[in-house]
Amino acid sequence: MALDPRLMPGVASEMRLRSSASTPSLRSREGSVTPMGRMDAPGGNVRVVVRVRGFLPRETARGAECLIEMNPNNQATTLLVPNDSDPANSRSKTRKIIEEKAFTFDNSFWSHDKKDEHYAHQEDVYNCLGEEFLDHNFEGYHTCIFAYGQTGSGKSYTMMGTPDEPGLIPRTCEDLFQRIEAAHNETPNISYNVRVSYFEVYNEHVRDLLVPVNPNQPPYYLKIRESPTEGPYIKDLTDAPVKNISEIMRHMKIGDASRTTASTKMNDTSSRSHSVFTIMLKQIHHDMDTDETTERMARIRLVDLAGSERAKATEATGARLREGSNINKSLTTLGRVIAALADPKQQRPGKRNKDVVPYRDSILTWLLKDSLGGNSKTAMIACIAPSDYDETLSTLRYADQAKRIRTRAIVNQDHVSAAERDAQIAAMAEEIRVLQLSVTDTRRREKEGKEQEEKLEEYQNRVVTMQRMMEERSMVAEGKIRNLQTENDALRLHLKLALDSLKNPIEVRSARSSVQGGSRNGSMFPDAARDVNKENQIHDETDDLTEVPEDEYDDNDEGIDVTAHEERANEVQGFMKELLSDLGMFKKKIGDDKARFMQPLGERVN
Ligand SMILES: Nc1ncnc2c1ncn2[C@@H]1O[C@H](COP(=O)(O)OP(=O)(O)OP(=O)(O)O)[C@@H](O)[C@H]1O
Repeated sequence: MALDPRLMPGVASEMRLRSSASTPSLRSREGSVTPMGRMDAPGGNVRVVVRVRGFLPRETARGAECLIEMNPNNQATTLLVPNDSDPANSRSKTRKIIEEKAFTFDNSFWSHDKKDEHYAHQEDVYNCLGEEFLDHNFEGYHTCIFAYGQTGSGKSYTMMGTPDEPGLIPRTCEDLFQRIEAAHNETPNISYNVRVSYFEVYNEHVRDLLVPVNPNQPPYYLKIRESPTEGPYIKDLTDAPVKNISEIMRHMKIGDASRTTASTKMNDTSSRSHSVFTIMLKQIHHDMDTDETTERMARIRLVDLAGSERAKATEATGARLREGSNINKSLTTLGRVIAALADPKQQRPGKRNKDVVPYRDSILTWLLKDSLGGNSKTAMIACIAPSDYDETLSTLRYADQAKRIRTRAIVNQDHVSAAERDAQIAAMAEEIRVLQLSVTDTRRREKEGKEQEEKLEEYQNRVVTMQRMMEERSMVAEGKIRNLQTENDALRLHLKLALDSLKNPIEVRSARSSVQGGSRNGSMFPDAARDVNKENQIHDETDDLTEVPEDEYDDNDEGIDVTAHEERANEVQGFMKELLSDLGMFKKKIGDDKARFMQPLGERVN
């Protein structure tokens, strides 16, 4: 069956070729592409075009002059030296050398003066660039078109445009579905699958523009992941299937309305973020004669970068200033990536030091890695304002450098025979079965896990209660121990005193002998005898341990009855020994209790 060469060119001739792509993915990848894919797709340079816009009312008001000249024959763009009258260019006057600069690009779009016969309308830009890139997509190439330039230079106008003057994005969508519809009539054995996503990078965060914003909730940012085969990608980004032009336009409008914009001095509706609109086009051709399937996959990336800006010119403060600084930071990284990729050393085959390209230094360059230096046909639209020497020179230099970047675009295509397809389907079915089993298993374990969790919680609560009880009990026990120790100390002291008094008894003399032997201590010390009596009296009253019976005193004895006292002392000592041994046992018991109460809770529970 004949195919429209614009739709799947080369399909018929490539039918005999086989892909080395591994199952289950049907897509060709770097290193596993068909030989024809390589032959069809030699590396190409980044296509660079420049577009100058007309004067804005504020520029007309200040009497700005146009500093741009474009030659429609050789596509040269010249930046002229400004005159002294325009205050916007006063800064450039401080430069040492200010001179005319000429650059040549793939296209120079003159959109400055509508009356000019060479004026480039939105349609012209699309016809010259967008249409050709869409051709590449149908051939199976990934493409990327990004608009770069200072704030207010016409990037959003070029990419999105206005309802009356639609830009590259709506025109690409429209053309895509027109071609698909035409193909349906011409070649019904090709089916098309189109999906769309739209995100913005704002302040180094990724936001899904196809998810409606809830004003009562903080913005939801997405995470970036990297797959070994697909490179960096955004996790959970909406990837909406679209069937016709109205569906894709609806998504485009929803996303566009969600973009972060603000009014600045340089632009009433300035994009404060980098936006990336992506269309994934999949073409599946099935040959009824050979029972072979050919799949082509193309990614169409359309990027509207936020504009570079000078804080002084925009007079931004607060949040605007922070946005501006983040915008400039990521654009500076983009500049460094472009510079690294444009470096001739980078192009050398077999170059080992590939990671010198600082893709990872900003979210934007990280996500556009493949488009900037990998598997993609890429174009840069450098948008310039007509009367800003410094900013325009910077943009043109950026663009000039980008011209030297070579990408390695390949046709993303796979051929699958009936047998291979059956094998792939069987492999996928098996994979799904294994996945289902694992999901069921995970669910079961999750359920069990929940029950276990509840049990554990209950156990933990019980442990805490037990712990508290133990602590209370050990506090009580400590109090008891302290009391017993005090009692013990008192008893020891008492015992010591008692033993001392037994071992060193106080001499007691009878009144009689005192009087008879008055010469010894009596008459000369009449108070002493009185004191001794008094002391004896106290002994009688207070200390029965030292009590000495009256009959133990001998009339003839001048001192105490030592034998009786010794017996008595031995008796008391025996009693005290018993008491001490009891106390020892008691102390040991308390010690054991204390050790038990003070033991760590875990040991006690186990
Ligand atoms: N080629 C053009 N023809 C007519 N008007 C244009 C053209 N280019 C830009 N404009 C107008 O200039 C103004 C600024 O353009 P635009 O918003 O596209 O700038 P920008 O580069 O996207 O700015 P920012 O980076 O701040 O978002 C808009 O009012 C837009 O309509």
